[in-house]
Amino acid sequence: MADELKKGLEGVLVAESELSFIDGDAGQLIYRGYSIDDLARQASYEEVVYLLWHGELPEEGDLAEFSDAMSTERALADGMYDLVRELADADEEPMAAMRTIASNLSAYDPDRDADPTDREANLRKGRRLTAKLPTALAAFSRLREGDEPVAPREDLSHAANFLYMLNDEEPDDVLAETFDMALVLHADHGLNASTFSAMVTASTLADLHSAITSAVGTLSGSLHGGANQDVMEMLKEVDESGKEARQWVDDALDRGRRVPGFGHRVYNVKDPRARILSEKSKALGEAGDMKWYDYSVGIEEYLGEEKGLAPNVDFYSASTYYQMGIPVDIYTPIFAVSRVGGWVAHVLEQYEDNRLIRPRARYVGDRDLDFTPVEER
Ligand SMILES: CC(=O)SCCNC(=O)CCNC(=O)[C@H](O)C(C)(C)COP(=O)(O)OP(=O)(O)OC[C@H]1O[C@@H](n2cnc3c(N)ncnc32)[C@H](O)[C@@H]1OP(=O)(O)O
Ligand SMILES: O=C([O-])CC(=O)C(=O)O
Repeated sequence: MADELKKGLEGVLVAESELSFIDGDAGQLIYRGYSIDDLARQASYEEVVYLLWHGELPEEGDLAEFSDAMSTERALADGMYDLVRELADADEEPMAAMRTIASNLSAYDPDRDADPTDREANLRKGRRLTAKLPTALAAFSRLREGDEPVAPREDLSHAANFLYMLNDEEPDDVLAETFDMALVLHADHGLNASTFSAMVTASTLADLHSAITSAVGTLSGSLHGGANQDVMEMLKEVDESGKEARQWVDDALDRGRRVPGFGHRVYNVKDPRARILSEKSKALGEAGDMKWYDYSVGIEEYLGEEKGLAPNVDFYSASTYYQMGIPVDIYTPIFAVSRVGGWVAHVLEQYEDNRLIRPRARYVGDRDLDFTPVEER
């Protein structure tokens, strides 16, 4: 048993967690006991972050206090703006910029010298990271386009303020609610790869900023959060090809392509988050142009019938964000802006019951080779 190899750690239990539960056969996701459907439709992102960090839904006063405390942390230090400007001038890839930003926020954090496992200090650090990452992302995105950053507003919700900082325009209710729902849907998801990397980092008793920086790097890959950008690029390819979506995806599979936004390590059916996001994508299409939703449905139907593959969260977030006018290459950074809430919650759990995470590999290399000095090789 001890020598059984589980490539990709599939199905391996490595921790106990009270944060999120996924039933991959039923297509069910819950955060701390509450179904994702209820949370997505009725709770704000701030409420969900409170739930994840504190273990229960906030009462009205608690929520107001928590939201206020987070909104007062939105502004960035001048040094952070300089860094963001430098990254934009260097045309840094957005997720690489996010990784650098997450790391650098530590330099300005008043709790940076606290014991790494100090829960109260970590809640404050987590609040600052969650509040400031959207500000930095919006500034980065604008600076790349030659526009100046827009200062955060404390009177707007987390979701509405991000769209305001991105576009220099207050979003309407539909946009703000859609974005808030997307943030709720992306906030946590068990021991996904980026969360696990945050836990591995925390398990060495490295600090929260190190754990979050690891997580951002891990989220960026195309098998994980990076897939949402790939989905939109695929939908644009479909559009430009002039082919039916079904035909396009059939040809792509023939060429050996993996279809971004499909398949999942845990779900054997449609991801419940994709179900909710597809409704949003459709509603935005009905108010504008249905083609992005229609291409998506065509691909979903084809892959379901021919390959038994179902969409994951990244599939319908792409057409939703596109129809909201969000630049395609910040879709994955937006995932990080939401998931930071979940990463912080898992790191807090890890510190509370820590043991160094250190699996092992089966050695399949050579043994007992004779060493030859370099000049004789
Ligand atoms: C937020 C998130 O991270 S959600 C996931 C986002 N990532 C993506 O959407 C990228 C596309 N999807 C994938 O690459 C995979 O489904 C993953 C990485 C998500 C899951 O990977 P795993 O659990 O390791 O499954 P694995 O890669 O072994 O795939 C199992 C089988 O399904 C096939 N398959 C899985 N996903 C896809 C896909 N998107 N397109 C085509 N075939 C696929 C594989 O080719 C494989 O078939 P085989 O056994 O005949 O070789
Ligand atoms: O759980 C996973 O492996 C990937 C995922 O859907 C997420 O992180 O939201």
